Amino acid sequence: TTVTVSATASHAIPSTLWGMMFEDISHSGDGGLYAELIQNRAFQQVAPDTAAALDPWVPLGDSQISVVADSVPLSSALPNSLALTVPAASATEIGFANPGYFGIGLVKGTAYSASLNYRVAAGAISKQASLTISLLDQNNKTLAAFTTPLRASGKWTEVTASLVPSHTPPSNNNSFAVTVTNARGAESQVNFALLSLFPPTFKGRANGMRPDIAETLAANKPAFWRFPGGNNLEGQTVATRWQWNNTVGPLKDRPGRVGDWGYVNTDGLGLLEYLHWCEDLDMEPYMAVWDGYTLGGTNITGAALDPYIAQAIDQINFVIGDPATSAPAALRASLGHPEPFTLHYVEIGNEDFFDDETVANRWNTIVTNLSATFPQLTFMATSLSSGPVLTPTPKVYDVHVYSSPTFFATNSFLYDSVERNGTHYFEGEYAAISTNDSNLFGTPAEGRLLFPTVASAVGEAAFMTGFERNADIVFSASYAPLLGSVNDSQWTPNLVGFDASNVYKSTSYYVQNLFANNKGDEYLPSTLPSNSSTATLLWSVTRSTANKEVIIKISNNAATTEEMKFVLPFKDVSSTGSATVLTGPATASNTPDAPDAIVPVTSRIKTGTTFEYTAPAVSFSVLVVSAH
Ligand SMILES: O=S(=O)(O)O[C@H]1C[C@H](O)[C@@H](O)[C@@H]1CO
Repeated sequence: TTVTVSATASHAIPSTLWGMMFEDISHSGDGGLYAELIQNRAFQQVAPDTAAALDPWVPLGDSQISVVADSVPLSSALPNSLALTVPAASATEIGFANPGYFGIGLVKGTAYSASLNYRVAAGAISKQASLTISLLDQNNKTLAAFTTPLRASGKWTEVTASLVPSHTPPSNNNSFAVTVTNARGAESQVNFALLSLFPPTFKGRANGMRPDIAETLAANKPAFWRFPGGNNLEGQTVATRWQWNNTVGPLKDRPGRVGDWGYVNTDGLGLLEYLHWCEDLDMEPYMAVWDGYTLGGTNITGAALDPYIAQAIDQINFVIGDPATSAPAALRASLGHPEPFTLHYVEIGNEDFFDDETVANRWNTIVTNLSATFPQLTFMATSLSSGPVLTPTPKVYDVHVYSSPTFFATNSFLYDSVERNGTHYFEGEYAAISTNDSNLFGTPAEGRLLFPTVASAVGEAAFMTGFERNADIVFSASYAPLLGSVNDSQWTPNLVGFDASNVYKSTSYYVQNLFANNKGDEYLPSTLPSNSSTATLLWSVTRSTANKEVIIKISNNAATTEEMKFVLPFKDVSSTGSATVLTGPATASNTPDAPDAIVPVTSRIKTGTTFEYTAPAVSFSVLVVSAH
């Protein structure tokens, strides 16, 4: 195959092209990127006096613990506490422990910030009572501990401690323990609320992100961050939708919510944390507002939407409003960020293509109001661009596609035939998730991928060359889902996996990394690949005008090598260039047992105004050659 490259760029590669879609799914937030190490730290959204309410807290020995609706709760947002019974007999040591989110990763010498709140009825226990917070390894050996008197003052008392493990434990099976000693007295109890353990966070942000996951994501230079969902925006009911105002301010004022992926969201990772995260990674937020439709099928239309539109206006004003004229903006200022954050795009709902009867009304009601209030913002539709017709006409549609590696390899020309009518497209969710085109969302036994494979990543790379070729109308694209716990997921495959102390970069992660780190800033047309339903060889050519480099991306989905010849239209072309290649057996993945099975390999290749390159079977190659 001979590829002749044009010297004249057809369009810019937008700086926003590659970014990340995030929602709390498969513990991507609570138990993942959000650095809190204690699972069920505040007994949010649980039924008191049930075993489930305690999960995963366990009593030490024969201690008695239960979750109670506290008669004097720590706050109205956190009505439940953990009650530790203090037996009348002089029990030596009583207490309870938390195993974290499928383990707690601990490292010798690292300072973990522990905190808890307790309350004991005045005078109810002896003055010799003391409280110990400790980190225990899998054999209940103490790695770090902090002891302080336990005061029966009748008032909520906060205890904070910096716990530094004396050595690194042999596994993640560690726990956070709270023990009470010498609490002799009549039968009584100690109530506990909001118990927390944080490692040092990314950039040292309070209430921040887990550094290893954060750095893994930062390495892909994401230009945007779509949040809070995805399904997790919507709620199964109107009452359980994501609400910005429940996710800001002191943690004790955040009630949490029943998330849409089968677990309670603490909402400790809330709107301000997302915005700080966007600033830390130099990303712009693609923020969604709820649009009157729930996963349970409820919809709200017309004037009944007014309170939800008001809430959306407040949400947006929290991000960009003027503290002098907007209470949510003044709240932002009081939380330390008087200046507005960057915001250009607001998404209206998520996948709003399940309720064609009311989507037009809801879009019109909401967007007419929001665009009048915020004329500087662009609103993204999440219904299908093929209909129903929406007014005002959407400037942007968020398009989602989950399919097979073969689909992605043979459909990279999807946008070539889209009418250039001023509409722009955000490919907000895409991934090859199964090898079974007739049952994509099935089980692994039916073809679903547990982890991305070489074939799925190379197929996605083919599809992504189409985004570069059509970047005049595709301004952003993001793989989904971004993050998933390897111990507890509701969706596979995920771009990045993790457990309590490891991060797992998938083959698809490396493809995203290679595209984002070799973007170029303009697209150079070249001989077009075959656009057939059996296409296997796809490529795109961009140029970095600053670096005076030509960047050639090649996705070879065939089981055989492809001999290619490139003809460059530049008079001064380096005689050598770099080739970074991701390849391996088509069904191979990076897994917790083989985390680096498939990694990109960079080598030097011979280049020139014309040069030949052999694309390995099932491979994604990025060739970079100096040329001008
Ligand atoms: O069950 S699905 O609708 O396919 O869920 C998908 C689409 C939705 O936007 C996102 O939350 C999820 C996986 O990323």
